[in-house]
Amino acid sequence: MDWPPQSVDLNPIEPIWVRSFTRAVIPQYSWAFSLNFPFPIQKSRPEATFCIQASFTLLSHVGCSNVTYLHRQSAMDTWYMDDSDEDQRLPHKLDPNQPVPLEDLEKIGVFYWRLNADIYENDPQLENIRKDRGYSFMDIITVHKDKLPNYEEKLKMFYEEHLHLDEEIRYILDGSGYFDVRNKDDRWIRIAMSKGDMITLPAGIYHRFTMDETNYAKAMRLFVGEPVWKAYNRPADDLEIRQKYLNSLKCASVM
Ligand SMILES: CSCCC(=O)/C(O)=C/O
Ligand SMILES: [Fe+2]
Ligand code: NI
Repeated sequence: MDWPPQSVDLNPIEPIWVRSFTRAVIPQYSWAFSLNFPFPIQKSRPEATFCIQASFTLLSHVGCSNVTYLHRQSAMDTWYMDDSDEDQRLPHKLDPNQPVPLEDLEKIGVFYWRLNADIYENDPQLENIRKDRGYSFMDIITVHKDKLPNYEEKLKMFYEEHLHLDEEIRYILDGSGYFDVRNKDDRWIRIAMSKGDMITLPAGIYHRFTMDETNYAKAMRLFVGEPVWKAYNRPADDLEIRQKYLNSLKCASVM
């Protein structure tokens, strides 16, 4: 089967059928189908065609594998941020705290794994993820004032709200930090990342990164093919990738 498929004939498709078919024939995609196609696909819902295409686009960015998804866990700490201008390195939780479930992050295309960072140099689980999702490039960045050239300047860049034309994949090998992502309603969600946390942010999502109060993070950066680090600061709404990303979200809202 081509991935993503070029066309999908909606007429005979019912959701139960879609799920049974994918479980039987392409089981590695059934989880994704369950997530993305819980709504009845009917002839009377023309938006479904568009949604299916958008979902395939999103899924082809995030990848799908029964091997890698087996290792997803819901341990990551995430919450809606307050609006205060205090030090960005503080947690910025609301009072009372409003945690964000992992499923809500998945709905905006953010995916997470928990790995054993002590064995990252020879970790079969990491190898599976890399092979499965085509992460051919890998390097390591240490974000610390004594290790990273132009440290202050880089921190400013990381914290400027931006998007990329490709997926951003980071695996924290040591230390910790916060990734902030915008949800569908443009609210900031803060994702606390520490040793062993791996995350992918979809192309086109507005996000930023900041150190936390430990001021130290060592991270693996992964990429499909030659890395492109270029960041497009907000506003970047005219970029095609932004529109594609927004379309993939609209899909979730008609489900
Ligand atoms: C811990 S990795 C540093 C942050 C980064 O690389 C990035 O691209 C943020 O958007
Ligand atoms: Fe980035
Ligand atoms: Ni980024």
